[in-house]
Amino acid sequence: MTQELEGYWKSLENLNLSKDNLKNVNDWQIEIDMAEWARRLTSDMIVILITGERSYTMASYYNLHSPVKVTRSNPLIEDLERFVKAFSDYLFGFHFFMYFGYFSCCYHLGIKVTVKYLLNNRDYVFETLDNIIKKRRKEIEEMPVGAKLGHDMLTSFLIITNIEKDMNQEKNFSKDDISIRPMTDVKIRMANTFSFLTYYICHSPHVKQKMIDEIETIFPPNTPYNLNYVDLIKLEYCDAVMNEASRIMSFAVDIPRYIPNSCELAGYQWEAGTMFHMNINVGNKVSFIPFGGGLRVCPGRKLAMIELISLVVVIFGKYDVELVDMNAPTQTKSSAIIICEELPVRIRPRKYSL
Ligand code: HEM
Repeated sequence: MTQELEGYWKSLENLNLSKDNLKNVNDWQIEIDMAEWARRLTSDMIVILITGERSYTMASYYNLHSPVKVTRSNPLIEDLERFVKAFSDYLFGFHFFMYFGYFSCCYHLGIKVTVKYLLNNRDYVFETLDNIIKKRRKEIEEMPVGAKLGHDMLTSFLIITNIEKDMNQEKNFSKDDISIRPMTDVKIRMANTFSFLTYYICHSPHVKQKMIDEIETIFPPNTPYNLNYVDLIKLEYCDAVMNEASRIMSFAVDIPRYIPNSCELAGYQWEAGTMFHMNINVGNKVSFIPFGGGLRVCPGRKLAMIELISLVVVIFGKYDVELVDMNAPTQTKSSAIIICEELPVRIRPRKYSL
C-alpha cells in the first residue's frame, strides 16, 4: 500500500516535469498535504484490516489532482471522497451531542443547522456500514460448507456473533456494536497522530536525524526489507518520539465517563447518571494518556503504534520531509478531539533510500 502511495506521488510530480528534466528516477520533489494523504492511507489500511477488501481512497484522491485517472476494480464504497469526509465529520460531530442539550440542538439557530448536517451524515455512515455488513453476511451465508473464510475482523465478528445469536436469540451484530468502531474513527485517529508527529519532527531536525539513524540500523539503506513486528519493535527511539508527540498533542481531548450508580470520588459524593469529562490535553501536560485508561483503555493501541511506526519507517526512511512553511502553526479543528486539517509538506526521495 505504501508503494501504491509512492506511485501516486511520483506520478503527480511527473506531471510537472518533462522526462528530460528528470536526471534520474529519484530526482524529484513534490509539495503535498500530508494530513489529507495520511487520512486516505490509514483509511485504506483500516478498511483492508477490517473487511479484507480494498477501498482505494488514495486512488480517488489522486484522481482529484491528476488529469490522468486511475481506475481500481471492485471498490467497496461508491463515493470514496464522501466516505473519508463523512467518517471524519462523524467523529468530530458526535461531541456536539455531548455538549449541547436537546433544546440548543433543536432551536439554537447557529447550532441546529450543524446538527441537521451531522444527523444526515450519521445516517450515511451507518448506512454505509450496514451495507458492508449485509454484503459480508450474505457472502458467508452463500459459501459452500467447508469453504475457507477470510481472516478479516468483520468475518470473525460475524461468525462469533452468529454463534452467540444461536445461543441467545436477542444478540445480533450491528453497526452500533463496539467492534465496528475501528471502521468509524481509528483511521482518522491514526492519520492525525501521524500528522502531528510529522509536524513536530520537522521542527526538530536533530530528532529527525536520530530517528533516521535508528531506522537505518534496522533497515539498512538500499536493501530490500519487510516490515515485520520483530524488527519494528527494535525501533525504541522512534517509539519514544511517537509517544512524546502524542503527549504534546493528544488527539483525544475529552475522555468521558458515566456513572450508573452514585459513588464517592475525590472526596465528593456524585449522583447516579453523572457524566464526567476529563480533559487530557490541556490541564496536565505531564500525563501520557493518548489512548485513555482503565477498563475502557483503547484495545487497538498496540496495533496503532505498530502501524504508525511502519509509516515512520516508510516515509522518513525513504524521503526527506520538510514543512513548506516552518513558521505556520498547526492547522487544527478542535472539539473533544483535535483534527489536523492541513499539513503542507515538501518531500523528495532521500539520497540513500531504503
Ligand atoms: C493512533 C491511533 C488511536 C488513538 C489515538 C486511539 C485513542 C483511543 C481513545 C482515547 C479511546 C478512549 C479510551 C477511554 O475511554 O479511556 C479509544 C477507544 C477505543 N479504541 Fe482506540 N485509538 C487508536 C487506534 C485504535 C485502533 C487501531 C483500534 C482497533 C483496530 C482502536 C479501537 C478502539 C476501541 C474498540 C475503543 C473503545 C474501547 C471501549 O470503549 O472499551 N483504536 N481509542
